[in-house]
Amino acid sequence: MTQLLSIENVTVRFDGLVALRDVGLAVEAGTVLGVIGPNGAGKTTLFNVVSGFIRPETGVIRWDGVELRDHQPHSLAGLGIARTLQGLGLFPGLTVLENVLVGAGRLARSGPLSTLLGLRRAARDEAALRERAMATLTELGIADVHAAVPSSLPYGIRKRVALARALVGEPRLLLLDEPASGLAAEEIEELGDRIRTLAARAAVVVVEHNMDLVMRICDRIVVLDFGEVIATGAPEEIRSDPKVVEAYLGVPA
Ligand SMILES: Nc1ncnc2c1ncn2[C@@H]1O[C@H](COP(=O)(O)OP(=O)(O)OP(=O)(O)O)[C@@H](O)[C@H]1O
Repeated sequence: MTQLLSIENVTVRFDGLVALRDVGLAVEAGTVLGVIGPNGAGKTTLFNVVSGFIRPETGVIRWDGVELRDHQPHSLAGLGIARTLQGLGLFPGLTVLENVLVGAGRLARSGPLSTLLGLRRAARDEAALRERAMATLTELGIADVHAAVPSSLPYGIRKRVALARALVGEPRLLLLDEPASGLAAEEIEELGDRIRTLAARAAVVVVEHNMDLVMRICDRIVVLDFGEVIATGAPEEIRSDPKVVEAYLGVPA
């Protein structure tokens, strides 16, 4: 198995508070890794480290075997990493299709840049991108709403738009921050199937509070508590780990 992303000894401190202490994990191609833990355990901070929003005080992040030193959020797509946010982060003034095109990072070409690049080439690029964006929307079953603005759509559909935006760049690693939050039971069921399907072409790291979903879709799970990894393993190992039970219930198992 190829280790696509690995993190070793990552420590992040906010003033006095240690948000991550000596954290390590690895994600292999073709797999789904779950990151769970009580509120404030450091899950979002971990995503922010991988995304280049936060520089850790210590530690190494390796992408495809190469150490990432000064990566920035805007260089993620180029690396082949995409992320969905806890909030949806959709642009309210853009249509669904335009929001997805922003994910492809090339919408600017239809602006003044197209004049510089040569109108014909830009038009060709634009057409190809639109086709890719529409194909992604079709895959997620929401092509029919491509011309709508997000605010006119139910929350579950908007979440799919956010996922389409992350997928359109054909990432090799997908970071999903609470993908099930706000969804109805049958939507969560469908989401689980979709994530499993996606894992065939992109490794997935998912931060999620819905334990049923996590247990169902993850190959491995990392449990954080107060910024430390207290357990790593397959779902059945995690489920019966006394340290994990204690972290969640607050009493020794
Ligand atoms: N920018 C920041 N400045 C100061 N403290 C922060 C900052 N970001 C996070 N923290 C703190 O770091 C700790 C870890 O937060 P983080 O958001 O990563 O946890 P989490 O596991 O994602 O929580 P949740 O499940 O509630 O989203 C918390 O104590 C939080 O208050």
